[in-house]
Amino acid sequence: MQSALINGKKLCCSMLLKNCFRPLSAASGKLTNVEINDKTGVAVLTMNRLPVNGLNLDLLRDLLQSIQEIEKNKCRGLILTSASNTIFSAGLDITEMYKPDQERLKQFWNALQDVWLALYGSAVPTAAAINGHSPAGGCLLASSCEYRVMLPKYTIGLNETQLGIVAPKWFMSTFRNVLPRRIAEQALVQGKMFTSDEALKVGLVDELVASKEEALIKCEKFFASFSKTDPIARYLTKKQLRYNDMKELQDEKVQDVENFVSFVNQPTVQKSLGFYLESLKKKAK
Ligand SMILES: CCCCCCCC/C=C\CC(=O)SCCNC(=O)CCNC(=O)[C@H](O)C(C)(C)COP(=O)(O)OP(=O)(O)OC[C@H]1O[C@@H](n2cnc3c(N)ncnc32)[C@H](O)[C@@H]1OP(=O)(O)O
Repeated sequence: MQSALINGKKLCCSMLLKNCFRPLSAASGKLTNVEINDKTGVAVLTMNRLPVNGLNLDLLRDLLQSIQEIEKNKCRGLILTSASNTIFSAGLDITEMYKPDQERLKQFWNALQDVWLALYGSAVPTAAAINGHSPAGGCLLASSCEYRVMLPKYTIGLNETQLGIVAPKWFMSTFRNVLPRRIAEQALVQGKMFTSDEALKVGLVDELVASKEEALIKCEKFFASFSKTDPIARYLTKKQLRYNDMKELQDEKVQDVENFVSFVNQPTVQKSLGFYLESLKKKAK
């Protein structure tokens, strides 16, 4: 059984985590679930679109609603995690981009923009408990948080160039907010997927832990580190540091949707996406 040392006392993790959670019903959609720890005021936002938490329009809308509810409830922290035991999120659901309905494609990208703006700019402190693989859009969500804890033997990264697609500027800014510029540039052009150990070494994640329970406890401890910090001063500092990245997207939101739609509709991009989807399905057989 896992245990943790908190305030000098050795406590069983399940003791810490059980019996003190209540669901935030307004925020629990079909594809996400939000539970608030009554003792700490921390919200755990769990993505629950199994098997791989592919970010489709519905999951993105649920995520946005959950983030907004957590903000409204003035929670002390938001921990983003997954209901799967092996996948944090497989990133964008490629079926939303392959042979797409054009109106839905716009809504899809708009929803992703809104989730990113809400999570990256959240007034509530944010952390990701990365309990599985986290490619592309999954890595974007985790990197938008202020702190990351990962379980071993998984992979994380922005692998877009390997799929024949180009990550938008705001994906890159998010990565550069976490990684030294040279490492971010190399990883982005290679479409590198980091192992958990590599991610820790370069600073893409802050800590590795053996279990999801431990990850949640580490995230709670991260939030507890702000106990002597004024919450408004904390938020305004974060906001200023992230201001340019967010402003760039806010100013170009419509153009960014148009760029995305025109990029995705290119025959060569459709061909790459089709091959990639096929390779994923063959792998599953
Ligand atoms: C100018 C502006 C331009 C903007 C351009 C666009 C920028 C786009 C930005 C971001 C892109 C993305 O996020 S693209 C998504 C990238 N994701 C990946 O490459 C991950 C792919 N998946 C995997 O590597 C693996 O599935 C996994 C490691 C996540 C899980 O492996 P596992 O073995 O556990 O599971 P399976 O591979 O068998 O998958 C199960 C099931 O899920 C389907 N699947 C997996 N990932 C996706 C996905 N991303 N989208 C849709 N479907 C996915 C997989 O095909 C299996 O389906 P079936 O059961 O039906 O076979």
